[in-house]
Amino acid sequence: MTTNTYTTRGLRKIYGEGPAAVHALRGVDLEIPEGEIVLLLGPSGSGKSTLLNIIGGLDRATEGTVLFRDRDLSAMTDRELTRYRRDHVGFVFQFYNLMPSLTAHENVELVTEIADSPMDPDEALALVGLADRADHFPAQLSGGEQQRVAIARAVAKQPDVLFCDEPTGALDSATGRSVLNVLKDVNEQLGSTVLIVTHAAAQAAMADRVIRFSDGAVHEVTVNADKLTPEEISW
Ligand SMILES: Nc1ncnc2c1ncn2[C@@H]1O[C@H](COP(=O)(O)OP(=O)(O)OP(=O)(O)O)[C@@H](O)[C@H]1O
Repeated sequence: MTTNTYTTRGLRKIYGEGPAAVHALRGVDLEIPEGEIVLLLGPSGSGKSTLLNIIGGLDRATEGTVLFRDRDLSAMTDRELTRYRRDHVGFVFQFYNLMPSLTAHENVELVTEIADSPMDPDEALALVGLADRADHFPAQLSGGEQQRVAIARAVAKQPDVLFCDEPTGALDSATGRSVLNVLKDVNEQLGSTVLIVTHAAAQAAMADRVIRFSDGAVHEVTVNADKLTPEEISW
């Protein structure tokens, strides 16, 4: 039986109050099965990052529930939510957020020092194809390589879920494809559920499931019977 990594019910998020209130999520019901690559697509402002932040435990919904497996994130204390993030979730952002004064190895090590059962930083860097660049500083690496270090850092704690907000947004499509390949490897080799927010609709072909957002609600969910590899797509 397939279990869900996430199940949301009636999820609403309102930023601000009164006439200035923004309804970012307007009642989202979703299932995200364990071990899938899931793409979130939708126009700017449709609520994708808001959803990612809530199920990633960075923010709270105004109303509704989010289950991580059988645990209700909406009922957790701040301390429990921090622990959930630390133990289960890895984040990759558009602009890498690496520490410029630390080498690739040291950037990854920052995370492995506080994780429960981390990978060796060298193993994480090997997984993203950067074993030979471990002693390089971010400024000595290309954008795609920096993003791969950011992915190594996120996966080094062996997260159950990897959240990627526009991971290829700052990259040309060839470099972006190599980053998507790394995400696919992480999904296959670690079994992590991978959630990717993107504007690049063509990337949908490499996902198991595509969730299209519109105006704070799920507009359409499609399941790909046949996936393409990142090499087979362009955007
Ligand atoms: N902290 C905030 N305070 C007020 N409004 C916010 C805040 N964060 C997001 N919003 C608003 O909520 C709505 C949804 O934003 P969100 O960032 O989730 O959309 P998105 O689909 O991720 O957009 P993009 O593709 O441009 O990143 C937008 O109208 C946005 O302006």
